[in-house]
Amino acid sequence: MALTSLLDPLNALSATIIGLISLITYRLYLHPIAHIPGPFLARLTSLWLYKQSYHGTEATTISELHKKYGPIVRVAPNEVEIADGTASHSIYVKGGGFMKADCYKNFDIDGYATIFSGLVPAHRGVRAKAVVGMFAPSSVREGRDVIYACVERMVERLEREKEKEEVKGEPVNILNIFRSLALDAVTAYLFNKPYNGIAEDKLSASHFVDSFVAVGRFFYLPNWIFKIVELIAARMDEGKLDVWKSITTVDKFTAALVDEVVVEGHVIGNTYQARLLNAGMSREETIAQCKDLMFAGTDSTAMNMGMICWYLVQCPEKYERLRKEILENPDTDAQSLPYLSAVIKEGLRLAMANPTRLPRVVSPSGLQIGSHTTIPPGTIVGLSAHTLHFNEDIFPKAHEFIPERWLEPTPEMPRDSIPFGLGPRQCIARTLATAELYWGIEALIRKDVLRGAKPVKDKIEIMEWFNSKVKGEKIELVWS
Ligand code: HEM
Repeated sequence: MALTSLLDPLNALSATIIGLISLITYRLYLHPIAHIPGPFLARLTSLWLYKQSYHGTEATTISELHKKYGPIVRVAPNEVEIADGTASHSIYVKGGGFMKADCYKNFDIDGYATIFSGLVPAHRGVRAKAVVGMFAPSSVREGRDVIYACVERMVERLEREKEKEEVKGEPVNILNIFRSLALDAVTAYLFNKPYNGIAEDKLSASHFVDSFVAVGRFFYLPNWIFKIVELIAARMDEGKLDVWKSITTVDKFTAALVDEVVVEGHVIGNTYQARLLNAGMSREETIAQCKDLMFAGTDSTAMNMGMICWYLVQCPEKYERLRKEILENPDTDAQSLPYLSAVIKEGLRLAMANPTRLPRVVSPSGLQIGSHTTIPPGTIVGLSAHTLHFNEDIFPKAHEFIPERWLEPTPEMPRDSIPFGLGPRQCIARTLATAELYWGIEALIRKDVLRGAKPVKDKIEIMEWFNSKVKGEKIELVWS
């Protein structure tokens, strides 16, 4: 009898309406973060955030919302973005920082939680501990020759492309060249096996990298929905054959580099893959962890280098100042040159390789922001490079390329410049990536390859995903 009445369509409809009204009332007025301001739709449903993320407008839209609502904005029923650098220590650093939010699982590779995507500190700790020594400043310095050889090949390639452009008039896509450099440097230094992308006209791993970048458009989806959506998106992708070829090439490369370090059942050498195998990771997981680096180590570095060059060619005075510093100090390590450092810091601030929030889950002790706002445990919180790096109070004329600002920085500038994230889960390869940028830019300027170059576009547009996608996948220069 009771079942019959429940199945009655009218009763089912009434129950649904009552359920919906209760949910709406709860989210708008009774939820533990109902006191935090934000747009009506975002307070009501996560769909608002999913839409911003998918369209690649999340960072800009939320930066605008901060102007309206203040430094703490509710961007989903249970999520908050904070535009206040004083909160960064509590979220990312203190006591090891809050845990990464569940959505990082969407970046798992072949079913494995990677050093990047893993949420549980103990799980990540074993893997990170095995390899972290390779990212220490002293190790990267020791690997300078290996990395510098990649830089030299990149400079030669750019010189050739420049000559070709002067004859044929076809713009040079520096993003493609810098992606090749970044991939070669990571694979040569960490895996002892260069991918040799610089020899390829169009980097064969590019579609592999792009497919990971595109995961960012679905970043916030619950993992089970993400898996379905990704499957459908992959099936519908018109370029799926190219993506498949690229992924297969990378699969073969990573499988070989793992298999090659196992000789008669013994792991040889001290490479990244050997260290993971020695730490007890399976062959399949080690392959996945290597692929993770080939994605993480390619796109962000290349985008930063591309943007730095794009800015420099538009600022002849800054270019000359930088070149003078480099030529006058031939024996000084690039990382000790003050103006070059300023150029790189400013490039990292503006490039927006990772523009959106780095979401974390507030721990059981809660989060206190200033003296007024308490954010309860379980809330997803985060800061974004976009809001912090473009904050006019900390970086006046925030959208302009002004390396000089870093020659005498205020205490707030380094605090609020977070291109590599913060705390124990900040970029594990920060030192390596920074070295690539220093050595790459130094070599390009010393060789004067960029002299006379002009950008094809006066604005580089991006999709603001976790790793931003440059629209058209090109940063182009012309000389003729
Ligand atoms: C300029 C270049 C780079 C930038 C701007 C950059 C940016 C970042 C950011 C923002 C994070 C933190 C993400 C978070 O908190 O959610 C991160 C993490 C990470 N990055 Fe990078 N990255 C760069 C280069 C690299 C390179 C070259 C590699 C590898 C060779 C790499 C590997 C990783 C890994 C494995 C993590 C996860 C660390 C962890 O969670 O423990 N990155 N990166």
